[in-house]
Amino acid sequence: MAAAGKSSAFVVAIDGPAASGKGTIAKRLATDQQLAHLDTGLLYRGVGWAAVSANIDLSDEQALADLAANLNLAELESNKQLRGDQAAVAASKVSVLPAVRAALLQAQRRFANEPPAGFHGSVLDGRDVGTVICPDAAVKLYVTADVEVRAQRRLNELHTRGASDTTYEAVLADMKARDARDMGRATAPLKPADDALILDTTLMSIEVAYEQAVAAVKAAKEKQMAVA
Ligand SMILES: Nc1ncnc2c1ncn2[C@@H]1O[C@H](COP(=O)(O)OP(=O)(O)O)[C@@H](O)[C@H]1O
Ligand SMILES: Nc1ccn([C@@H]2O[C@H](COP(=O)(O)OP(=O)(O)O)[C@@H](O)[C@H]2O)c(=O)n1
Repeated sequence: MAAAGKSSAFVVAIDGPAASGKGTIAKRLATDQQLAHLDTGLLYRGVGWAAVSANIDLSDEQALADLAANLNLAELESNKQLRGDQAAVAASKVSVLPAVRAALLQAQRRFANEPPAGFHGSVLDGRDVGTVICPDAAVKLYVTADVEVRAQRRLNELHTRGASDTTYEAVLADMKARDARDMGRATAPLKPADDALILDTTLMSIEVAYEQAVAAVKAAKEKQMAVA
């Protein structure tokens, strides 16, 4: 595997299972701390969705790696189809394949270590940011919550977005299957980095979770300034 490489950018890595709250925390940190944000899940959703659209078998590793290598990152944000559960399930299937992960690795690292002009650092959220993509990140958070609570959050989100044809039971089953695939795969499984701060949001409001994330960021910045 390619080396992570040192950089002077201030990197925040946020990992965790679906609907734990990692994206919400990442977006708010990006705005409040002037960090560039990358939702790494969107890359895997992009590959999964492109594969389903082109009728590519979700186990055809070479074809999927080619899709990943040629992904148009600029188009991902605006593609509403990627936010749905079909794209999430396809993403979790293609993300098991080592060649797909390898094809997306450098773009994520480059974004983290060389954030776009105007940003002094970056925040990335996903499944393997603190463990594989940015093992030297200044801050590592692992956001989690009980699967039943996460399924209800995702159902509410889907309803808000107008996808009313799904049920709590269906979302819960998909999420359990996705958790099992993400945690059980051989390459870059979902797990907390040894030095990650764990935020269990099962009974924690998003405000309290965010305050804890900000406190971790401030502590890391003070530590860096003390060393400099
Ligand atoms: N601590 C929390 N308490 C209640 N709802 C939350 C909490 N964190 C996130 N949510 C809600 O759950 C949904 C999923 O959150 P999101 O940040 O997108 O999760 P993830 O990025 O981990 O998939 C959103 O609608 C969000 O507002
Ligand atoms: N760094 C990442 C990010 C996502 N993924 C995969 O992509 C799927 C979708 O990720 P996501 O972050 O968009 O999903 P949610 O947490 O928003 O539901 C996950 O279930 C993982 O299988 C991954 O393997 N590695």
